[in-house]
Amino acid sequence: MQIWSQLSSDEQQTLLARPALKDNRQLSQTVTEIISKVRNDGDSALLEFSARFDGVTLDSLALAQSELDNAEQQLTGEVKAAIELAYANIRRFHEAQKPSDTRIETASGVVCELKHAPIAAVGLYIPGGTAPLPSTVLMLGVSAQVAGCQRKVLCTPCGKNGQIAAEIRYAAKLCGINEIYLVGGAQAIAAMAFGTQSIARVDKIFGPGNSYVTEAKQQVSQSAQGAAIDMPAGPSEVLVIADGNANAEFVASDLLSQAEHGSDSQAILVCNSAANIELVKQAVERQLAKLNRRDIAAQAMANSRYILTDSLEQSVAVSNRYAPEHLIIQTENARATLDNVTNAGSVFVGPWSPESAGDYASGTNHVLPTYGYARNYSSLGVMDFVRRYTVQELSVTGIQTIGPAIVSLANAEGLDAHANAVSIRLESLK
Ligand SMILES: NC(=O)c1ccc[n+]([C@@H]2O[C@H](COP(=O)([O-])OP(=O)(O)OC[C@H]3O[C@@H](n4cnc5c(N)ncnc54)[C@H](O)[C@@H]3O)[C@@H](O)[C@H]2O)c1
Ligand SMILES: N[C@H](CO)Cc1c[nH]c[nH+]1
Ligand SMILES: [Zn+2]
Repeated sequence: MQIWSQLSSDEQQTLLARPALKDNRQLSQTVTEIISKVRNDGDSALLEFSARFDGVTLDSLALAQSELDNAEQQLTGEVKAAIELAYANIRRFHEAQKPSDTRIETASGVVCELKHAPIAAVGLYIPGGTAPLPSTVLMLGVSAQVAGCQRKVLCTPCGKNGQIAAEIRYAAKLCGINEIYLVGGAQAIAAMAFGTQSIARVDKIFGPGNSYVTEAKQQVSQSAQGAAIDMPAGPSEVLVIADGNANAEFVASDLLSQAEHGSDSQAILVCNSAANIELVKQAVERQLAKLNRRDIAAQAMANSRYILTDSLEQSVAVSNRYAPEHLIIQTENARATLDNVTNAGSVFVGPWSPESAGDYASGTNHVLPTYGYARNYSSLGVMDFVRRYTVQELSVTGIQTIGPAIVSLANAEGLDAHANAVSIRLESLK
């Protein structure tokens, strides 16, 4: 196995390439057509797409209130308690993120304020094509609840029986979500962005989804009448930095826990010990054979990479270059390694911090930038559900203090109406 530093830059680039996203032109055209039909035909288009793509015939798009009320009784005590524990931890961590307003006097008589207001109407997309994801309801729902968003709309595709899983309904109820629609895919994104007879439009749309959902989010965010979105997303990914002493079984389990999400997921091991890479490979084969979703995980492992470096510093440099959605550090002194990490969506430090902890119950948010966007986007949190705005108030002393500078700057830009709006006030004080 060749060491990273001996590879050509093309070979390095190939090792860190993400799996190709679906053929973009075809996908983009399909999604444009779906959005346009929803804008023209509203609810009837949603029902038609649900029949075509999800194989369900629905009488109503809205979930009845009784379905929210009875969710709790349909859960086992164990699952209910697990949802409640996860909710409490996520809520605790997100309460701590609430921003505070700022008010300062920048010059004598000039007061500037930075204020925050919740985004009024938010749309939460919960994927449901392959498996119901109540954990994603908690991640989006708690953030919106803590931010204080007035209207929280949840869209998710229902199962073939026309039902939404009780776990999803109960998680939604805990988060104070009472507007739920049984619709998924690009059509759900279009409905939330532009509105239909049943679904009033929202201001911003959040949540992960497959390539149709992701493309629809991009398209509606580019339309002047559409909605803002949280972040661009791609298939899930994990990178593990391990050293020669890392527990190979633990490392293998972390690679596979991400690989089981989808065949386009990517799992990467960067390790400065060839012997440990061999042990991890063997552990992956053993554990893979026992998984329910072993076919999906095996396909994802085919996109995956084992990278040998000659030092821990080099391993960190490789990780920073890849900018993973999830970074797991299993090294002798994992805390010290963390200090050198610059690009990652969420970091899991030490052998007892599997990625599953952050996916479900530690309290951090599992909606994270993928596809290298960890370089310039943040993990989802309360701030994404909040709008920042500024306020200023000048007293007589204030306008006298900074007025002459404003007039000079306005004149320098040739904008005499701007200068006049200040001079007229200064003159009135003479
Ligand atoms: N990054 C994260 O935080 C995170 C979390 C959970 C899941 N995920 C990702 O979310 C995705 C979930 O995907 P999913 O498919 O299970 O659920 P989904 O809800 O995203 O998509 C299902 C919908 O896709 C639409 N669809 C299916 N086939 C179609 C076609 N041929 N043409 C047009 N529309 C079609 C249908 O309307 C269906 O309702 C996975 O890629 C997973 O990795 C990401
Ligand atoms: N790992 C996913 C984000 O990439 C989130 C998730 C939901 N359920 C389990 N995992
Ligand atoms: Zn996961």
